[in-house]
Amino acid sequence: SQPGAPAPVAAPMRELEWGQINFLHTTDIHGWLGGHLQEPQYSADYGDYISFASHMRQKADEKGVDLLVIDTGDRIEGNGLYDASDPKGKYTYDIFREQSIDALCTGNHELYLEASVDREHNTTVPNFKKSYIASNLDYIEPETGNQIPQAQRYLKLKTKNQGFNVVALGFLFNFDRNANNSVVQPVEETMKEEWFQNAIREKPDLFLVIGHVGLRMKEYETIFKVIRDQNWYTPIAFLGGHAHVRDARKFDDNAFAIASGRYFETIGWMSIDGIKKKSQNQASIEAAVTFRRKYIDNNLFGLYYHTGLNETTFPTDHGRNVSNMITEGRKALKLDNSFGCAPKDLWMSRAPYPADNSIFSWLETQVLPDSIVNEERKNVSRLAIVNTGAIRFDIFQGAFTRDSTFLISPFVSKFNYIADVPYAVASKVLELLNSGGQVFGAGSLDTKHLTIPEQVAPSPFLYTSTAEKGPVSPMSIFVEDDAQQKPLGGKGDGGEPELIGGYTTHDDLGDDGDDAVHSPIKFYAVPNCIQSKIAFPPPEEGQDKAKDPETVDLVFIDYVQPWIIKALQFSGGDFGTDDVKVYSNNTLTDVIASWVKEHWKNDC
Ligand SMILES: Nc1ccn([C@@H]2O[C@H](COP(=O)(O)O)[C@@H](O)[C@H]2O)c(=O)n1
Repeated sequence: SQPGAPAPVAAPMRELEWGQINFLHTTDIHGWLGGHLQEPQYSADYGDYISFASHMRQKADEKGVDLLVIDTGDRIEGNGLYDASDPKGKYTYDIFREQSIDALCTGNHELYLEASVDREHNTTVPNFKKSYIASNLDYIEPETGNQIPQAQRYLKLKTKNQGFNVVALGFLFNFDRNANNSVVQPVEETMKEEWFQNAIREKPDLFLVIGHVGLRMKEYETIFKVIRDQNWYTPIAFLGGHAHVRDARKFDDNAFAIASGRYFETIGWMSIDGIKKKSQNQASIEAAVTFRRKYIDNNLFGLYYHTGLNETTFPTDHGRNVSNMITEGRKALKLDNSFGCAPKDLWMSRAPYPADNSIFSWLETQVLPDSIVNEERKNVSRLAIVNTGAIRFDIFQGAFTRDSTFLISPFVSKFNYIADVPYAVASKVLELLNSGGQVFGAGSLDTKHLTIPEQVAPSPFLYTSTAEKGPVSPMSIFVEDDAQQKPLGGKGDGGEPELIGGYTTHDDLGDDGDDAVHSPIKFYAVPNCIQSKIAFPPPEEGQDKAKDPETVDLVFIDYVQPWIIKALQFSGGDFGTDDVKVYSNNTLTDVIASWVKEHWKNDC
């Protein structure tokens, strides 16, 4: 782990159950290769993961079984180690390549900007030439304009110890906000391609579908059905991501999926037993396969536990070197430089909204009103709208560093505006964005793309309390376990160590998925967007209520522009993209950093 990272605290543990084929899975790492420096549960770094994978491979060899290491994309954006360098990722690509990965694919974050698409094509793809899979992603070569596959469409591999034949596919969900030098083919179209039709007729012992796809999204359902129609009994293992949650989904007795969280908090573990080896060209044979899963909290206590090693025996030279690369990168980027001191924790979804400890209330009532100003229009009343998905992480009480700014919001979106919008029209926009529905349709303008990833395609378990209260509206609490985060390492009344607050995952296999036994934390749903009213006229003398302005500037973070135009049109405003002008060239990251420097000046 990194210097200064808090030491993990002992927790009651559940064992990893090994099978014939076993997987270590990461997804949505978003640059957090240094681990979490303010959360002991997730404080192991990528060097530790390299040591861990090496020990687990050795264990697999000893047991005569196989271990495959998988990553399902969104490796970039969301941590200073990636975002603070120029060019972005100056350190992270070299660190990431140190892990030996058997199959990996692209996430949507690798595709938002042309520069990231180029870096992925010119760096990560060659770094993982044998294992990178791009079933539905093409790259446009800048020199020729030619559209070429980003990487091989699928992969055939034979496992080292058991000799199983595996056909592996690598998908991205039907993403359409990708930069122009990439082409994402909708999954449904890809499945009509000749190569895909050939791949699903290969008769392997196992299909492995890796993807930057939420387990509850329709894309995985579709892929499952097409493979299963052709192969009645062949086991299919899905490894997914994008939704930032721990989850497991059973498609049928022989097809199973896991998702392994976000931000390198989790190392996913899936094992499969009962796989039958096929003789050549043999069609599917009936199998009784057992899938098991665990969500490993990424900390040294757990990694020692699962390997049976300790502080002295666990780190490999390779792992140590990679930890040093991370330390050097963090130092060069001055990520620990303090901008101020956060007076309290501010939560994305661990607090209700609105609330004093909600990061969205803080933005709405303090940061945006103080910061969203254009000198030329400073006296014009304005509504400033930001989507909740633009905020990526919580703020912890204590030092607020250069790194924190990127953890909270890494995006390069700026602020645009439409001038002099009738208030009667502008005031309807927020509600439309938050209620969604038919105005926007179910395609790329679906308002779910405005909010935090956890809410985009939620598991049914997220909407049901442990008390079986049934589904609740998206604006209600979405996990209702009744316990607050406990102080770390305290003693309970019976002298037992108190459980640490953490994930208590419910999935299609039950509630024993987390490797460490936690006390549950409450999570609350958040709206799609928040809005600040800025420079509104005060009440006239003797009046309790102020009069609404006739017109306002409608200011918004540029990511939400397509939805804003649609909502204005629906509300009776005749506005289009030609009416949009730049309000401020500051990103939300800049806005938050400046506000913190000004208002949280104290040293911690
Ligand atoms: N410029 C951007 C890009 C994305 N978002 C938000 O992120 C969500 C996607 O995040 P994943 O980690 O799940 O890929 C997206 O739905 C937006 O809410 C943004 O705000 N600005």
